[in-house]
Amino acid sequence: MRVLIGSSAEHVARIAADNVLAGLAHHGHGKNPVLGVATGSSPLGLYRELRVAVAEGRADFSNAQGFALDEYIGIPDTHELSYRQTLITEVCNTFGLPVSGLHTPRGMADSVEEIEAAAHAYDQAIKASGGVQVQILGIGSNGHVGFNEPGSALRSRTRIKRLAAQTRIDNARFFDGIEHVPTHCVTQGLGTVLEAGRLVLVATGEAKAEAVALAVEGPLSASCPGSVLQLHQDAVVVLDEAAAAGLKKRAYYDDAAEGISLENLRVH
Ligand SMILES: N[C@@H]1[C@@H](O)[C@H](O)[C@@H](COP(=O)(O)O)O[C@@H]1O
Repeated sequence: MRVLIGSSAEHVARIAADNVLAGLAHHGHGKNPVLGVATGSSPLGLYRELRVAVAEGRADFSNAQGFALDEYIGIPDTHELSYRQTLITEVCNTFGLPVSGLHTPRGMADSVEEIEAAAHAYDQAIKASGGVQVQILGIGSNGHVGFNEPGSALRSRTRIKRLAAQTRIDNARFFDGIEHVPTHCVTQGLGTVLEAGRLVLVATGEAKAEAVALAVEGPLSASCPGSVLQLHQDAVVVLDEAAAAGLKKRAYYDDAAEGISLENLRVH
């Protein structure tokens, strides 16, 4: 795992965008990007940086596919608070990933079985695309990734999940009161997320410091779903100072952030 700490919101966004683009070049050879996209405030600066990269000719998402991490159950995907509409605004309309290439889990159906079948088909669609090359992630204040709440199986697949009380409180700001926040969602499983070529997790602000410390330095545990990043071969965690405040091995991360080159290996 690489832990990179930016000095400002803009710096965090730039570091994250650079790591997304490098990840696409490495895991996807730059052609037909398959990007895992997340809602939430954490990746918004990163999305704006991807727009800059497109404008400067350093990136092209016009043939890309995007797979969302999650969707609320019970909100039509045409509703402005659905994650589909949120991602159309924040991803498609920002850096040009085509709406026709945006996949979101199905959160509305006539039966639970239909939602479960669609969740299974979602995992198959990810596989059929060749797999997510770079997965963008945020982290909830309770350590959730996607909507994999504490207690989620570390090898879980896309499925229906009950939202934690804390998550509903955190997300109530988007709704007219907590009673309107859905109680359930469909989320990619932690096992699904782990299959992406690279994971880029962005977290900012002191409210994330405890979750980040547990995810990065705590034990691998379903109690902190973010700790599953410790199992991944190419995970990058991009933080601001506030979100990094609970880390004990900060000096090491700063040293390692120099990267690996013949020069800094100091073999001569
Ligand atoms: N399902 C989403 C997550 O994908 C997101 O990472 C998290 C953090 O959101 P924010 O970045 O706004 O703090 O909350 C939501 O519940």
